[in-house]
Amino acid sequence: MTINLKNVRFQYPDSPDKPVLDIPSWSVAPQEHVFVQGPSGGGKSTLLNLLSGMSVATRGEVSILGKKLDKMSGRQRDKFRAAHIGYVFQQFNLIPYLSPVENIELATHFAKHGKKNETLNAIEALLAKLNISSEHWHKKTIHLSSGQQQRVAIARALINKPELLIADEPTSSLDQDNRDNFMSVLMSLVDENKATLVFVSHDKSLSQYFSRIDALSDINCGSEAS
Ligand SMILES: Nc1ncnc2c1ncn2[C@@H]1O[C@H](COP(=O)(O)OP(=O)(O)OP(=O)(O)O)[C@@H](O)[C@H]1O
Repeated sequence: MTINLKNVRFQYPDSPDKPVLDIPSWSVAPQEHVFVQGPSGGGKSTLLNLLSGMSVATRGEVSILGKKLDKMSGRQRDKFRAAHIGYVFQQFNLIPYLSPVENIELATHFAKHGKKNETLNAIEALLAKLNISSEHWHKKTIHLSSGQQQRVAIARALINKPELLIADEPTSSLDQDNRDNFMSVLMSLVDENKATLVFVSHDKSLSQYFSRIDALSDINCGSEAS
């Protein structure tokens, strides 16, 4: 299994009596594309933070690619994430005064692999595949449209060829056309990379792109969702 959760509970320190997540069991097989749908405030981002090791479960076991994140130190989780997990955030989280190429280079730097020239070639090939024309590659990212920035964010998430790609409401700031484009580019790159995809959104209409749809309320017995 790419993801295996067992008796996972998570609560924020300021509400110790109210778990945001209480998941008896949840797993995702290699190369599955899972859409996790749930209302705002239901705990979707909290779940993704556990899967990527940005947060640690209060209780229970979180295994990703056979490794128990709950047994790792913060530093080990950071290294594991850089090497194996790609993340596309709701608000892109690109550094606005760096260019697309520089933003993506940062991700390769943390994963520490490849020679600089090969890395640059791979970045440029990926940007071209994502239909970002070369005139934008070295401009400050802040000068790109939201659709272009979103595609740079996909490139950054995929440059290290992660086995697991996590996407948190990545289409929320896109119009219908850009949204459809984004979804088809994302799906074809995920397939090409043979990656497992966990995509969360409140927007049920996006479920058409997925073979597996899980309502967060079905997997989570936590107080906010039930
Ligand atoms: N850092 C935090 N400290 C305390 N409570 C938090 C924190 N982050 C989130 N919460 C609470 O945890 C619950 C779940 O939040 P989360 O962001 O995971 O939901 P979500 O489903 O991703 O929502 P949205 O779709 O609006 O992004 C909410 O009630 C929220 O107020």
